[in-house]
Amino acid sequence: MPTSSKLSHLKTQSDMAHLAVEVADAVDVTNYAANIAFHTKESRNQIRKAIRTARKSLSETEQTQASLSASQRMLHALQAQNAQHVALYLTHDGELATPPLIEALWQLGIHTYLPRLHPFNAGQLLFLHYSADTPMQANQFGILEPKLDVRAIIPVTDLDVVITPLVAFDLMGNRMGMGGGYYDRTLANWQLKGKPLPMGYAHDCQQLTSLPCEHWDVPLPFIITPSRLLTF
Ligand SMILES: Nc1nc2c(c(=O)[nH]1)N(C=O)[C@@H](CNc1ccc(C(=O)N[C@@H](CCC(=O)O)C(=O)O)cc1)CN2
Ligand SMILES: Nc1ncnc2c1ncn2[C@@H]1O[C@H](COP(=O)(O)OP(=O)(O)OP(=O)(O)O)[C@@H](O)[C@H]1O
Repeated sequence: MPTSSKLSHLKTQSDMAHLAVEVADAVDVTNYAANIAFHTKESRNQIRKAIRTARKSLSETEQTQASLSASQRMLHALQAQNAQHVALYLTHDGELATPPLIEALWQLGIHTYLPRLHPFNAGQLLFLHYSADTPMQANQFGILEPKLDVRAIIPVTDLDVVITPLVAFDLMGNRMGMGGGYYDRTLANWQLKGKPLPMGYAHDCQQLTSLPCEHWDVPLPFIITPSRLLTF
């Protein structure tokens, strides 16, 4: 074999060796990333389970007291924002109860809206006006939501505030929900317009020092609990 061809053969072998190392590294990195993703998902699910149990174990008296205290604090915060169109949620699975807040908002003439699962776009929410006589139905999770009525739909960017349910939050304003990504999708672009302002609403026992986060998680600028207003 002529020298040049030998060299080119050697060069190819060396390239192959480098390529092999690179491929192995890439596979390792992929496995490593997959492992981290798996462990993050597992630890997020464990946190969800523990906190859902903790909030469900509050007594009825504690739940009532908590919802009254939190609603006062939330009302002040909403009035400070001059919020006129406010989305909130109907209590599910031990979440901080919203009835006292809803009643107070109705008394003040502030428009209230509830989420409903989008009929066609999986993972998306629609927000519909909510009053005492809104026809309601249970969704696939057993949560009451307004029946679909196109006249009652409000575009998300017309809402002033979205009071978000959550499972856990941390001391940096990170939020973890039920795991559907509904609020993350709804709020993904809120900072572009500055609207709607997301405000977390939760029991004090839902607070952790630090949560494992994902890039799609939308941090909350405000979180209100029965004992505190946290701003970030
Ligand atoms: N009150 C309230 N309304 C809300 C929400 C919420 O967190 N709270 N959502 C916030 O996104 C949306 C609904 N998302 C939800 C996602 C999962 C489950 C849930 O219970 N999952 C069960 C599994 C049920 C199943 O797979 O069929 C579970 O995790 O045990 C509930 C609501 C819209 N409405
Ligand atoms: N902006 C987004 N666009 C597309 N997919 C998203 C977005 N945000 C979240 N998801 C997807 O939703 C799934 C659930 O996300 P995650 O576990 O963070 O939900 P969650 O915050 O607990 O739920 P929720 O927001 O409904 O309360 C993830 O698989 C994620 O990829």
